[in-house]
Amino acid sequence: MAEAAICPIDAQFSGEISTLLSSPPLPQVQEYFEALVSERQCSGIKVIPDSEHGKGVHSQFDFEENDLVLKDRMLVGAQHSSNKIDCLVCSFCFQFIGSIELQIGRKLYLEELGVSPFNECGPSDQMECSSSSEKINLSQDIIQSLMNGSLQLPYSEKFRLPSAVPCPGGCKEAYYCSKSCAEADWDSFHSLLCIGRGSSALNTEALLKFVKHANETNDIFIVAAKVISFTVLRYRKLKQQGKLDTSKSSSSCIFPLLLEAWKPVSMGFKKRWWDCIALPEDVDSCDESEFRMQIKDLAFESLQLLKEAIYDSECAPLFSLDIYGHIIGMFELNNLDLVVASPVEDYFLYIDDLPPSQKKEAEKITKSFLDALGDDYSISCEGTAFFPLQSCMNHSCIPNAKAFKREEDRDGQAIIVALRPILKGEEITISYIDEDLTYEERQELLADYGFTCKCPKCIEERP
Ligand SMILES: C[S@@+](CC[C@H](N)C(=O)[O-])C[C@H]1O[C@@H](n2cnc3c(N)ncnc32)[C@H](O)[C@@H]1O
Repeated sequence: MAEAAICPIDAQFSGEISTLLSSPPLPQVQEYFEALVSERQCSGIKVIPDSEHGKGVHSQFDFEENDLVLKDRMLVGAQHSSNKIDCLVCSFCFQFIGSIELQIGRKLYLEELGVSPFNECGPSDQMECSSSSEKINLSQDIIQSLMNGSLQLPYSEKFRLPSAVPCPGGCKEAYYCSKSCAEADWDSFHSLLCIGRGSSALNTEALLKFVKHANETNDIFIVAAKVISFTVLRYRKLKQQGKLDTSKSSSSCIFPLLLEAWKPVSMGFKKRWWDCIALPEDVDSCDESEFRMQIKDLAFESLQLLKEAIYDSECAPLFSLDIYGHIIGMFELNNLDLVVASPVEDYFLYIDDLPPSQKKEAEKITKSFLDALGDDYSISCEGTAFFPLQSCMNHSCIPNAKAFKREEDRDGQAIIVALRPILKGEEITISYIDEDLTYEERQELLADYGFTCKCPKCIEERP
């Protein structure tokens, strides 16, 4: 436990770290969110700072019930490691890729191999995975023919998916729906976190150790690493564009550039992870401080592995425990899930809805696959993401909006719809918790977010 107390970067760069963690000036916040709202083309909302709840989202015109209030692109996100066995999605926009056959074949193949999340296979290296398998239901040949495209399932052409584009760095871990997503991910995050030949990481062996540690402990570290990679890469781009003031000494001209690169992350509400993480039910309150120290040690352990893999001395403050803890805390407090529904579920529902004679014919082929998949046939893509606009929404136990994916929302964007008519100027709120719980249960859950709810429902139900 003594380890976490000693993080030399925290001591050496304490001034820079506190600047990075302080709230950006109000005009900068306003300018940033105005630009974001215009980029997202969601002119119906405005982010307004208020003294009571910090920032909040307010309506700019009247919304009807079920109206789309906001469609928000993530700043950074990742699929859960354990979910990677179930679905193959674009590593940048998170839509499903390949084909219905590949999605089904890959899942059955990996399940049969008993592959753990720490040892995944993409579409093209499946043949190279050593097979120790015992068959469960279907023969290897049938599963292989699904994956290599020689077996086409009936009606699957109605559910076409984009072909899987491999990572340009050659890692066989990340796949994309298009060349443009591959390039965008490479430029924004992946070039520094890729374990392939083209990686610009310092040490890909260390990177593998970092990922293994995250998979075995908490995959929130992977999203935190993406935030750091995003900032380092932005810093390098700004430097390349010549935005360095060469008339100043090197450290004083580097830091403003790092601050600029960090700007999108600086806008997120955050606290240190070990201070804001909810106490698990099986931890006694008298052991709370011990638990929080263990969480801090775990973050420290992960950070050391990441540092070995991608450290950049010009961005040193980013590799402090304080910054790492705040980045993870940002995900903890914003609680923003990444969910994309599976087209495999749609496919089997389509087969089930066919007229009886066509259904009988199709099921001669599809039934064995559905049986082999079992209850897991409809697993969605799931992960964690930070959505900059959605994360400005405050909570209410009687919210006027909610996060809701519609039929057409098949990628990693966040969708907020109105639950009832919202008048121009009203604050738009969502519920962070199950609002049907009792007053006491709600307050207990909201305490993890660091506030006591004073919405009209809580005021009315307060004992
Ligand atoms: C996801 S952020 C919401 C945006 C935040 N207000 C900001 O300034 O960025 C969650 C945090 O906002 C504050 N918050 C949200 N809803 C609140 C409410 N109903 N009452 C008081 N504080 C609230 C809490 O500090 C909470 O941890």
